[in-house]
Amino acid sequence: MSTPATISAIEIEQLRKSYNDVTAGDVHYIIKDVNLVIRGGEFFVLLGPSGCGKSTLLNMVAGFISKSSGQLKVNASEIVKPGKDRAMVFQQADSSLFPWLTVRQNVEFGLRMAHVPKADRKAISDRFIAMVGLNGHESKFPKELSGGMKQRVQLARVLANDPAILLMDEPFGALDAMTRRTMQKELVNIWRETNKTVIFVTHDIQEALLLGERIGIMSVGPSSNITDIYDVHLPYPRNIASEELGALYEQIGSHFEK
Ligand SMILES: Nc1ncnc2c1ncn2[C@@H]1O[C@H](COP(=O)(O)OP(=O)(O)OP(=O)(O)O)[C@@H](O)[C@H]1O
Repeated sequence: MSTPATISAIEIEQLRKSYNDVTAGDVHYIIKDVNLVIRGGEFFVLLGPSGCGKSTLLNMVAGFISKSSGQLKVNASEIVKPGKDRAMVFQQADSSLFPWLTVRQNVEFGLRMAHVPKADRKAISDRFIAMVGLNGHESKFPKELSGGMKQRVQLARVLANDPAILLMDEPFGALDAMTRRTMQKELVNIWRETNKTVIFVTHDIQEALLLGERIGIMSVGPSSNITDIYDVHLPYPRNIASEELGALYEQIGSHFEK
């Protein structure tokens, strides 16, 4: 069973963000004049050095913070606040899971809030708990889970709410290398099965190459923007040791050499 594809494109035009008063004289922009169009169903990776403004951009798309100027649209509507069409997966699952709820209750939380009937909730949580490989752990509490398992619960919970757009802010950054690799593979499978639009933030070039259909390079801040976009026309699952990815790794890496 696959979720019907929801075509949801994101359009960003001349987007700027400053945390100081833009009407004052000496404005310090975190990001400046970002232009980007993301197609519905696309897996887009935002790659850039620490502090360049990746999370700031993602948080604006989520509707968590406001822009200073420019255009920011989802499905042709200006983004002014968070919406059910967009959901964020954070780096630290701990801060997003409810410790007093079991895995299943955490996954079903949004569905309960939306008054989805119990039998439907169960069917949906069964599907996504299985999808993220947590069968048999439904009754456990977050404190009984490893970091990777908690991150899976967070992902299952977001997927259960069926947003068209997944916003992922270094979701695997805190995981060990092996768990991270598994999660990357599973995310690609889930994305292909559910047809979600994904914006995935990372500062890891390898991760970007394993995941992205396109990779947007953000420049060092302040006044950061997307300076280059790479199309990665390679099938999944990708082999990081392949010649093509090796060449792209070198090319992309050269953007960050001082
Ligand atoms: N609320 C805020 N007020 C003022 N400055 C902020 C605020 N939030 C972020 N910044 C600044 O904006 C810049 C970009 O931060 P952001 O978290 O978006 O970067 P990032 O690329 O996601 O970094 P990292 O990869 O380290 O998470 C940084 O210089 C940060 O200090």
